[in-house]
Amino acid sequence: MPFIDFAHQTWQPKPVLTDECMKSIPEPYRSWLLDSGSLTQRLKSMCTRQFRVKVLRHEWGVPSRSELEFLGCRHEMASIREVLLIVDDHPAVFARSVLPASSLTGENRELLELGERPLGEFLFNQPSLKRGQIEIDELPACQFNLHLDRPYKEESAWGRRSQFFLNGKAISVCEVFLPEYNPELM
Ligand SMILES: C=C(O[C@@H]1C=C(C(=O)O)C=C[C@H]1O)C(=O)O
Repeated sequence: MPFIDFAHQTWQPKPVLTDECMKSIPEPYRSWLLDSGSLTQRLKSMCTRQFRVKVLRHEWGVPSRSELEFLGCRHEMASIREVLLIVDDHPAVFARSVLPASSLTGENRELLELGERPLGEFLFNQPSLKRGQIEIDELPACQFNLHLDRPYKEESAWGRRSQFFLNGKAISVCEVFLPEYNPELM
């Protein structure tokens, strides 16, 4: 069972990344999923025409139990943001970010006003930003079909879930590379 099953909101914690786990991730995804920098910046560097964020939803909701555990939060509401990162008209990444209410204080409240501005452009300009735990897994790509023009069938997608700490407050960012987009071949 992958750690991400958006259709059923069942998220399974993954073991801490071991060398063996990392070796099992196929290239080119390994290099991208283990990159500690901004995914937005790296995707933009691959663009020949346009990079854009398609916001699918950004609203208050109840995170899954696994998300709350990953964030070290008790039961609380969060601002949940789901987007597609579109590279030269290709949906490249599905991302789901969970911003717990208790983390949205002070300057962090700017996260509520992102609109189509990439989350990474805000995060990686914050001096206080720290990365925490990361989980990586392979999961069925078909669970993203409702957001896409072309349906995936049996294809799998590689994704990661990252903890970020902004002014000491935790948020989680889950990013899944959609099989249609191979960052090294586009
Ligand atoms: C965290 C980053 O922000 C990216 C942009 C996102 C958004 O706009 O919602 C979500 C996940 C990321 O792929 C990043 O660029 O590394």
